[in-house]
Order: sequence, then structure tokens, then C-alpha cells
Amino acid sequence: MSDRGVLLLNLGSPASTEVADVRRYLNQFLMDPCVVDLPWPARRLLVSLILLRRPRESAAAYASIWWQEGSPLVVISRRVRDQLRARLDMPVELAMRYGEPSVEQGILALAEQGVGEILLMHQYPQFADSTITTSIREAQRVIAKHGLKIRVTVLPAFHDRADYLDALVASAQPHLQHGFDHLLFSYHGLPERHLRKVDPTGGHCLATADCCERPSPAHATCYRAQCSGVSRAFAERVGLQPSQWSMAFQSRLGRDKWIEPYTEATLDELAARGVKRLLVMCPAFTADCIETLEEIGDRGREQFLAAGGEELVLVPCLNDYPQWMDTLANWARNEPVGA
Ligand SMILES: C=CC1=C(C)c2cc3[nH]c(cc4nc(cc5[nH]c(cc1n2)c(C)c5CCC(=O)O)C(CCC(=O)O)=C4C)c(C)c3C=C
Ligand SMILES: [Fe+2]
Ligand SMILES: [Fe+2]
Repeated sequence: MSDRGVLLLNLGSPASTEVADVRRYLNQFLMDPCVVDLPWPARRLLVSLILLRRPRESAAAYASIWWQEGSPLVVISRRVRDQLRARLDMPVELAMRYGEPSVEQGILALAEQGVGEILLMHQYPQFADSTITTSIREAQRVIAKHGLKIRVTVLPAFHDRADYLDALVASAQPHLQHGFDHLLFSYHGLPERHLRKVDPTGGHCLATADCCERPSPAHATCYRAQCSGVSRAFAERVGLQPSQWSMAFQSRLGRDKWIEPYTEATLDELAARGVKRLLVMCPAFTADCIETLEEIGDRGREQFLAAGGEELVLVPCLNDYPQWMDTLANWARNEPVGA
């Protein structure tokens, strides 16, 4: 009998839309060295500067998409946890890397239920230090702090798993059938430095414009190549021609160069090219959140319409789509120990 428990993990949200709560959340998030990867004094200075204005702006953005029960990301994650509990004969706890329920609360809850192994089931299709690495480090920190005798199995980034891609296609079908001129895949962005830093070849990532289309061992940790792979696999599965879809990166913060093209510029370009009915999918996220609902669904739509587009339809994330819930439950049962 398996002694596995599942720690379902996502990024997390502020406790409320109050500016003070948003400031606390942003401080915890941005002071993570996996997110703002500067030495402590420079990180502290930069984050303190960001915290002068950002909490008020982000609080207003959160308020515009907040649900009765709380942050969409957290509410959806609770639904996923409940769906997994209904499907699985093992303990399932929810954790958020920032905010609550914390990774510490989640792991202690699993420890109390006597698990010997935790499957760290993060919700990130693509690898990044700022998502997967930081979650692993936090789980290890908590286990060491409490002296727990628990093994951790980490779900690898699942961008290329057929069952993930199948669920993504199936969940998007109603929107694909609605009719559209162009499909834009908009992924969360990353500073280019983050990509170069984890490139094991030391010279592949971003060395050429088409690096992500040329096979390389660097792609095992290349966020951009993995986004590109998801977009191509999706387009192939639904029979789209290359001219019918494109890929861009959103959510840039600060002055560093982030991976391109930027979603904001792409929305204007598509409208200028005569695209009237635009579908947007955000496959870096498995659950809808401020980045999808506010940045694309509200601000992106407004921008696209102002630039001459007629309709922007945001395809919901996988959320608690039943086929996706079945997929996660299968992974929980079958993921090899220690993978
Ligand atoms: C340096 C800054 C950031 C990096 C790097 C980054 C990477 C990254 N983030 C996600 C997923 C999510 N990010 C979300 C919100 C969010 N992200 C940043 C900054 C960086 N993210 C900020 C400041 C915020 C907060 C909102 C804001 O003020 O704009 C969210 C949504 C959270 C929610 O409550 O809804 C998610 C999810 C990924 C996948 C990623 C790297 C690939
Ligand atoms: Fe982010
Ligand atoms: Fe690349």
C-alpha cells in the first residue's frame, strides 16, 4: 500500500485586495531569490522601490477580478484539491508558494496524516527557477526545519505529456468551434537572464532567433522552448496553419529585457494586420488568475479593441476541467517514486 500524499501546489495570491495585504504578498514573492535573482542588498533596494507604487496598482487590479469566495487562483485550486480528494485514496493538501495555505501548512498537514512520501504536484507546465525550483527549495526547507522523515517526489514540468496536451485541446474545443481569425498563445514572461542562467550548454539559449526550434539538451530547462513546444503541439493537434497562430509573453516587470515578443506589442500588431476575432490562450497557467483575467481578459481586450480588433475571447485555463482532474489523479497514482 502506497504511503504517498499529494501536495498540490500553485503560486498563491494576496490574502485580500487590501493594499497592505497585496504589499505583504508582493514582498514575499519578489524577495524570493529565485524570482528577483539579485544579491540581497540589490534585491532589497529594487523590491522596496517596486513596493512604492505596485501594491496600490495591483490591489486595484485584484479587486477587479476578485470573487465572492476569494482570489480566483486560490478558489480554483481549492476546487482542484477537492476533485482530487474525490478521485484518490490518499491524502491531498493544497499549498501556495506565497501566501496561504503555505507550503509549511500543507506539508505539516500531510505529515499528521502519516505520509512517508510527498508527491509535489506543482501546477507549472513549463520549467522555471521562479516557479518549480523555488517550490522544491521551500518544501525541502520545511522538511529540514521540522526534521520530518518524508521523501519528496517532484512532478517534472509536464509541457510535453500527451495527456496534458489532450486535456488542453479538449477544454478549448468549444472556443475553437466558435470561429476566430487568429489564436494567440500568451505565456507568462521571464527575464532573459533566467533562461541563460539555467542553460546547461552555456551557449544555446537566446544565441539565435530560432534557438527554441533547434533540438538541444538546453530545452530540458528552457522555459521558452517548452512554451514553443506546447504551442506547436496544440496547433498541430487542432490542425492550425502557422499563419493562424502565434506566441507571445506577458506580465513583464522592471527594466530588464524579458523574453520576446511581448503580448502587449503583439496585440497591436495583430490588430494592424487585420485580425478582427482573436482567441487568446494562456498555457503557462493551469488556473485562471490575475494574469489571465485582468491582464488579458480586461486590459488586453480593451487594447485590442482600441487598436481595431472586434473581439478578443479569452479561453479559460484548464481549471477543474474533468479530463484534467482525471489526468492529475492518474499522475498522483502512477508517478514513479523519486522522479
Ligand atoms: C520578476 C518578477 C516575476 C517573475 C520572474 C515571475 C515568473 C512567473 N510567474 C508565474 C505565474 C504567476 N505570476 C503571477 C503574478 C505575478 N507575477 C509577478 C512577477 C513575476 N513572475 C507579479 C509581481 C505578480 C503579481 C501580480 C502583479 O502585481 O502583477 C500569478 C497570479 C497570482 C494571482 O494571485 O492571481 C501567477 C499564476 C509564472 C508561471 C512565472 C514563470 C514562468
Ligand atoms: Fe508571475
Ligand atoms: Fe531557445
